[in-house]
Parts: sequence; C-alpha cells; structure tokens
Amino acid sequence: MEFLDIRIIDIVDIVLVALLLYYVYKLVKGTVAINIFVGIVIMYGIWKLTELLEMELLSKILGGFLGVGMFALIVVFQQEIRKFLLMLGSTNFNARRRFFNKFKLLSDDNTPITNIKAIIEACRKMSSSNTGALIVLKRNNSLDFVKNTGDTMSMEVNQPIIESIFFKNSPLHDGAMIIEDMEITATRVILPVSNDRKIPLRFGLRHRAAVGITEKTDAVCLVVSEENGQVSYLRDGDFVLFDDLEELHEILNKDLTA
Ligand SMILES: Nc1ncnc2c1ncn2[C@@H]1O[C@H](COP(=O)(O)OP(=O)(O)OP(=O)(O)O)[C@@H](O)[C@H]1O
Repeated sequence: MEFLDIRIIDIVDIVLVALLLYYVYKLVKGTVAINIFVGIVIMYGIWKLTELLEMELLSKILGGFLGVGMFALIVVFQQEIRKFLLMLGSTNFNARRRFFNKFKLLSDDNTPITNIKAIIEACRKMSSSNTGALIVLKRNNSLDFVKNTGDTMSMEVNQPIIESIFFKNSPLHDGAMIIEDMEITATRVILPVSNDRKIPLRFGLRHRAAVGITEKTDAVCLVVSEENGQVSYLRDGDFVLFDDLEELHEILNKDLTA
C-alpha cells in the first residue's frame, strides 16, 4: 500500500515542520502578530473555498493577493523573522555547555561570565538612593549595532564604577550601559524602544528600552527605577519576577553561566 510507505526522511520532514511551527508560534505568541497570522490563515481558507466552489473572479483576486503575500509577510513579520534568524544563527554556547555539564563531560562548571555580585550590589545601592540605571548584559548575540549610539570604552565591572557612572551628576549617567563578559564596553547607549502595548503605562522609556533590546537580542537587562528604586530584570522581552535581590542573583547566575 502506497499510503503506508513512510520513509525515515518523511518522519524527519514532519518533525522539522512541527519544530518550525512551534518556533513560529513561540515567536508570535502574545504579540499582535498572532492576529495577523490568524487573519492570513482565514484568508487562505476563504481562497481555497472559492477555488472549490469555482468562484473564478474572487479566487483570482484572493490568489493574486496571496501571491504577493510573501513580500507582505516579510514586511509585517520583519521583527519576528529577525528574532528567529538571530535565534537560529547564534551559537548557543551557554545552552551547549549546560547540556554537557549535566553529563559531567566538562570540568569547569558554573562560572558566571561576569561579576554578578558587583552588579547586584551596585543595583542594591542605586535602588536605595533612587538612582536610575539601565544595564544590558550581553550573552551570545552581538550588541555592536547599539554600542555605536553611545561611547565605547573598556572598564572593569566593579561596584564603585557602575555606581559612579549612573550617579545623577555624572556625564555618563544617561542611556544604557553595556556589559560584555568582565568589561563595561559602552555607556550612554540608546536602545531600541519596544512599542509592545502590553507594557503597563506606569513604565516609561527606560523600561521600554530594556524590553526592546531583550526582544531583539538574547541579552538580559537590569533596570533601576529613578522614580521608586525598584529593580527589574528582563529576559526575552519579558519582566522576570523575583522576591529579593538574592533570588535575582541566583537567576543571573543561571542565565549568565559560561
Ligand atoms: N531608548 C533609550 N535607550 C537608553 N536609555 C533610555 C532610552 N529612553 C530613555 N532612557 C533613559 O531613561 C531615562 C528615564 O526615562 P523615563 O523616565 O521615561 O523612564 P522610566 O521607565 O519611567 O524609568 P524611571 O522609573 O527611572 O523614571 C532617560 O533619562 C534615559 O537616561
């Protein structure tokens, strides 16, 4: 029976399509893109129905529309496609190492890529004095495209330096700080601001910028609010909840382990 003639390659094909659909769903979940996606599926359904009913004129119009739809899709889903390609192209060394560490194939376990203690202690101090701060911590994706908007530098990550950069009268306090491994590599950086409507109105541009950069790259971000001293942590465009700075330290340890 031809129907049952399934080759290994067909199974691989199905698994790959399922994986692709899963990643597409993960990317568009919770965004307005999901509504556009549903709209396109409905339109495709109507087109197939008009074809079936031999409604020539309507099916030609819809067919023509969906024909150029590929270009429209690239424009509409530009952000999502970019994120998907970044996800695919970034060599996820962290995940790979964690995987190997599980099987104890690598001896160097759980070394954080940066001085997390200094960053947390600086946040604690800035939080108690209501000093606004925006710190971007690079993981795998390059942050060169935003670094150019600020002042590039090379400074050791330590508590007094972070505090003095964000000190209100410091000429460097505006914008974001970029940390790459053990170095502060840029200050006064202007980040892309997210226009996600789900972000509560009480959050201003500093928080929106943190959402923006964590949406577009795999970097993580720490924000200290100037208004109320609250420390926020963002990953993948979302606020990550934690009870206190000790718990935040643990989360950062997990997210930034080499
Ligand atoms: N796109 C951006 N990139 C980097 N930094 C930004 C950006 N937008 C704003 N900021 C920084 O955030 C600061 C305060 O912005 P705003 O008051 O709108 O933020 P907020 O989210 O309400 O935070 P806060 O609770 O600290 O007031 C600005 O002075 C600037 O330093």
